[in-house]
Amino acid sequence: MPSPSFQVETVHLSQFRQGSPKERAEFIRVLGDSFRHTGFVKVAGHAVRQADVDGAYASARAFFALPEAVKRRYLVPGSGGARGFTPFGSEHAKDNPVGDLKEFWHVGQELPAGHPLKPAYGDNLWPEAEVPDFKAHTLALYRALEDCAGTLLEALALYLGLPERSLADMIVDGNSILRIIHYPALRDRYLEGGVRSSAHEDINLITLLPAATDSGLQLRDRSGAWHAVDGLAGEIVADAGDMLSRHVNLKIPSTTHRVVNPASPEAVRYSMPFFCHPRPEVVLDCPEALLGAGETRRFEPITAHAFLMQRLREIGLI
Ligand SMILES: O=C(O)CCC(=O)C(=O)O
Ligand SMILES: [Fe+2]
Repeated sequence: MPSPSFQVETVHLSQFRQGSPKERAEFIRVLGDSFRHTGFVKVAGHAVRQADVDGAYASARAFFALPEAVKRRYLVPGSGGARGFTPFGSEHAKDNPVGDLKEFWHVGQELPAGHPLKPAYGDNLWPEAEVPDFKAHTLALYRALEDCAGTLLEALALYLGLPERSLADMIVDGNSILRIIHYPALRDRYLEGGVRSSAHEDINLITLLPAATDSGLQLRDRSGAWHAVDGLAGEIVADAGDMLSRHVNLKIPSTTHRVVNPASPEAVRYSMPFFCHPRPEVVLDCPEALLGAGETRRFEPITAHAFLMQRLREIGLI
């Protein structure tokens, strides 16, 4: 039975940015409680422009419609798919040997020449010849989602009683990834036993999902029941990942979620999760101020980079 209190709340980000002190406090409370109880929250009233979301979806449609051989020109073997194209069926969840029924493209942090982290991140790839506006559209969305994530992390830090910028500062110039996913029609491409996105937890701090082009996203509550979580058009669904959960000593869960296969073999789906990562050297270690009386840390400190490598091996990307 689903637990009756299991409710992914919707918050209006403008209340945090421009609201009265009372509205701001209410925003922080509703956002924090929703994250704490469900690992998810829905965000309306944000500054991510629909034109940027639509532009990125248009570029995604154009790119994934290209012949497989052309798409594979943007595959970087041995790179863990950190940039560019990852073919259908490559990624699998930790506990599922069958690849997910999806192909995707990763846009990474785009830093100016000479930035000390540029060599570590490597360069983005762009399908300039085939989809000329792919770069402009996806980078605009990347920046807007990164900004939104910073604000959500400010509110979350305040909810937890931490300094306002303590979580948001971790992601400045962070190793964040915009993943542009195409789930083809099952009629066209299918792997026996495969699902669009098998049950998993996200690795990163938080994930922001502009509304997908179709339903299918579900999250699992503590009793094991699955709930559909579809943001309305224009809303962003946000969820907490393992890095955040670990950093806050499990005070916020990294909730298991999946994307189920559609009833219709014709249905195509696109989605664009933004995986918000710290800079590689940032240490995930529960702040003293978060530990209650007698509470001990459940995890050893680990850098964001070491944690990411450990998890990428588990899901078959490196
Ligand atoms: O496609 C979606 O809606 C979610 C995908 C997802 O959970 C992921 O890529 O981590
Ligand atoms: Fe996910």
